[in-house]
Amino acid sequence: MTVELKPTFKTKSGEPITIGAGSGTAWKAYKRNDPENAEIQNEIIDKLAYSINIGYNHLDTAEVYNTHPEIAKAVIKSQVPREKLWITTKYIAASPHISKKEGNPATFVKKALEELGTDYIDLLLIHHPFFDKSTSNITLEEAWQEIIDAKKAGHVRYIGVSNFAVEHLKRIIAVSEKEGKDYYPVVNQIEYHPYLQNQSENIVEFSKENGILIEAYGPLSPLFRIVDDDGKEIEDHPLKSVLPELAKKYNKTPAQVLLRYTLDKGILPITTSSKSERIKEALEIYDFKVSKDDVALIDEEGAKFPYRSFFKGRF
Ligand SMILES: NC(=O)C1=CN([C@@H]2O[C@H](COP(=O)(O)OP(=O)(O)OC[C@H]3O[C@@H](n4cnc5c(N)ncnc54)[C@H](OP(=O)(O)O)[C@@H]3O)[C@@H](O)[C@H]2O)C=CC1
Ligand SMILES: O=C1Nc2ccccc2C1=O
Repeated sequence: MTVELKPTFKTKSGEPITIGAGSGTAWKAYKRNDPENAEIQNEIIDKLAYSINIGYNHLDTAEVYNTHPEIAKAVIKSQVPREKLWITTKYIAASPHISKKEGNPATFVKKALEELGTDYIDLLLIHHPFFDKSTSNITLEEAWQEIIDAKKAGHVRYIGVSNFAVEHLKRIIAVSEKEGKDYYPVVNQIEYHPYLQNQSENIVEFSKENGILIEAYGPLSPLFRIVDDDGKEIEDHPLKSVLPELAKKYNKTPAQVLLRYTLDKGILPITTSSKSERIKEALEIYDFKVSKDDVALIDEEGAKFPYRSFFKGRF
């Protein structure tokens, strides 16, 4: 049971894209925290190749994850032709949180193509809109212009953003207006789950009205990421019992209900797991649908407990 997302994206060879297999989160931390892991990691390659071989055609990476080389090797290992896959990567502006960062989008694209072992990127995003004057030598508008130029040069098929609020979208749309219809943002990748139904005010509605597909990162957050300020798990929250009940009703798992709920809202989830059985489970959501009433129930219960995991204090 497929879902028509708006806009709908297809790989170069014409297949609609599946939910995304992420290479951030744990993999990002894994590569960053232990200097020994800075080298190419076979475990990541194996899990990504496995993802491709069981049917994911959509891989999500970013400059800061340091997982481009693993993506490149996973594609080769899978033996699936490049044009049957969709690869998203993200340029990030220098900020006080990043210890080492050089280059603008133009130099990033060149490096990303080499690291990914490909001659095109399907989707290039700006990772976040927080361009800090003290660390970044480029403004948001200048960065977006370079992203547009990368598309003009044929290095990139689609362009978009991540973690953008309405005010940020308006700023880049003003740049796109001078360039024509092919150069508008088509994706906004944001934290999205029942406990965060708008990462910032009105962002889902505004994105949809402007033909921008919302991609959800952290879609499974209600299942395992609900912690207090000390990092201690909060035991009691509204969906704690609702999700297992719905899972029973649909003969699915709570994770599958959450991912399918996301799709049924016209939003494309990106998920990650280091475990093969969970990677497989996450893809088995195309054979059922969460009813309108149950989507409304999850929305209603979720709205009672606003919770944000990423970019706290930024919105
Ligand atoms: N643009 C941005 O700013 C951001 C983008 N991203 C991108 O989105 C991707 C997905 O985001 P992410 O937050 O990982 O999304 P998820 O909500 O899928 O969370 C993934 C985490 O959930 C755990 N998990 C997976 N399946 C289950 C399950 N069935 N039950 C319980 N826990 C489960 C995984 O742990 P385990 O390995 O143990 O299974 C993993 O740590 C990232 O990899 C990255 O590519 C992520 C964050 C920010
Ligand atoms: O994967 C990611 N994990 C993160 C944690 C904080 C900010 C951005 C990200 C990612 O993109």
